[in-house]
Amino acid sequence: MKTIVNSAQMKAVDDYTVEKVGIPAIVLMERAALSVIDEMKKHGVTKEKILAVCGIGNNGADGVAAARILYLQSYTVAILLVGDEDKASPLLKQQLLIARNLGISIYNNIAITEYTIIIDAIFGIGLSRNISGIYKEIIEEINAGSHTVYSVDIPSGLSADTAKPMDIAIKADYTITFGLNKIGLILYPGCEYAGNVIVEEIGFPEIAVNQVNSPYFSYDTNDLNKLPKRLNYSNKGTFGKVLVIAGSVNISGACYFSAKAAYRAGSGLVKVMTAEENRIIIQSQLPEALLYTYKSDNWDDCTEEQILKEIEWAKVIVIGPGIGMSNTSGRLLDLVLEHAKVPVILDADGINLLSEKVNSMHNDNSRIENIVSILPKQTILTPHLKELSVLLDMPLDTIINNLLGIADICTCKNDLITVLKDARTIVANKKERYINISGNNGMSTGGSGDVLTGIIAAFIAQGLEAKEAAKLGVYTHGLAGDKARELKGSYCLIASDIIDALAQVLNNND
Ligand SMILES: NC(=O)C1=CN([C@@H]2O[C@H](COP(=O)(O)OP(=O)(O)OC[C@H]3O[C@@H](n4cnc5c(N)ncnc54)[C@H](OP(=O)(O)O)[C@@H]3O)[C@@H](O)[C@H]2O)[C@@H](O)CC1
Ligand SMILES: [K+]
Repeated sequence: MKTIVNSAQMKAVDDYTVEKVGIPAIVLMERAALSVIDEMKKHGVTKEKILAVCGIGNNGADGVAAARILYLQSYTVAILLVGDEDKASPLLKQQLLIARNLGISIYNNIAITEYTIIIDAIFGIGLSRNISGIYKEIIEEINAGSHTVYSVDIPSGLSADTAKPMDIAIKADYTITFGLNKIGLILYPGCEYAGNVIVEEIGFPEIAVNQVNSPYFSYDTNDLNKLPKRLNYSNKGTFGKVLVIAGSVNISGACYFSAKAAYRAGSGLVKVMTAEENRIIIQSQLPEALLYTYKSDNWDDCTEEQILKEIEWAKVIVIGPGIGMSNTSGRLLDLVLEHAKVPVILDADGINLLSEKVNSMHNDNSRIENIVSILPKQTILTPHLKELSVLLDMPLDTIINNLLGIADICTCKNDLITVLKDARTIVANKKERYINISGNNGMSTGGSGDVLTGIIAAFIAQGLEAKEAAKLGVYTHGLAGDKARELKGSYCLIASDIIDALAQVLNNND
């Protein structure tokens, strides 16, 4: 698990380290500068002309320190200082003094095009307003050139909090960020400005990181250890029963993908509940699945009784993929919402049907309170942003522009587990904000979301808590997508490839 921070949290880590722990800021700065240089050397920087473009805060001071170390190692390096030196931070003044004592060239104006490598140290996490004037001109000039750009801590101009440029931002090839990853380097569009992000440990102690208690984090492959171990003494019941209520007339793929992914991710038994018309398809494509089919046009008390039995049978229920918006689907959803006592993963048309139900509610509660009031405990909602916009009755743009704020609205005051599906999916539950960094654009393909529901369900069936299954499911789904892309490429990748690649991700856990 990797903690992620915004600028205020990073500043709090900085302050605690310097003021409470007593590590001098200039020591951290020296390590920061050395880590930038290490990274440059890894990428073969040798005889090129290097320009450190430095602002007047401590980010600029990092840049001056890096230039000085390079100079002492006989690199050809100069410093371009942008901004009013009289207003320089104390650490920058100190770094400039050292650089001047050594005879390093410090300019206020220079032809940037003469340099092939740029160290971007104009602004770091202290950026506080939109960029304009000389700063804007220089960023434009750097972006228009063909230099290799190493950004110090964060590309100058990018907000560490929102991942948006504050009018303009440097487009870096590499960003060397210190101590902890920043929200601005992970979410879009920030991650596209940052290029390759390298998180460098420069000596912030754990106690300083822990005291900020950031809700943001991501997973790496070590977190796959959280998956329940497979018991040797077991039978198919040991690994849980997944009920997939999905598909409708002419839509069979959704239940197939969800159910197959649930099996491949380790469930003991998977039952598909779908329209009678899908019987033969499921029986022939996925003979491992148990099957209950209903006749959409002949729904009677017996049907309802049987459906209640199936709901009772399940340890976890997926409902929604491909069920359509018919009355039958609405009745299925009602039965699940009223009777399920196990975690429910509500996806796709299940969410659209929920939106309709909420639209018809008339009371003084807030919309999110109305939504939560009709969901069983431990519901996992897995909307993509358009579905979320309908569910919350909020413009899509508002959601796209403030994903973390929307996550707060969905979950701060309730138990809901919301999986906000996007290029960087966020799993929100109470104050936890898991930001997923696995996956790729090849996964934007039909059936991919159905596969996700199956994986999450399988993890719950095997004993994971719903909120853990949601995070680990999203991460695993992305990892499988990444493996699938290695084989098929992002153009050719289809949902079945993600299911097939699960073996490569999960078998390391055996
Ligand atoms: N402390 C530590 O222990 C360590 C810190 N480290 C490094 O310090 C960096 C943070 O340094 P920082 O806090 O000095 O902020 P920084 O990003 O340099 O910018 C502040 C300056 O920019 C100015 N300014 C802001 N916005 C502006 C705008 N739009 N247009 C124009 N000006 C604008 C602002 O002016 P003001 O708002 O005060 O008028 C101020 O002068 C961090 O990212 C890391 O690189 C590392 O060495 C590790 C140890
Ligand atoms: K920077």
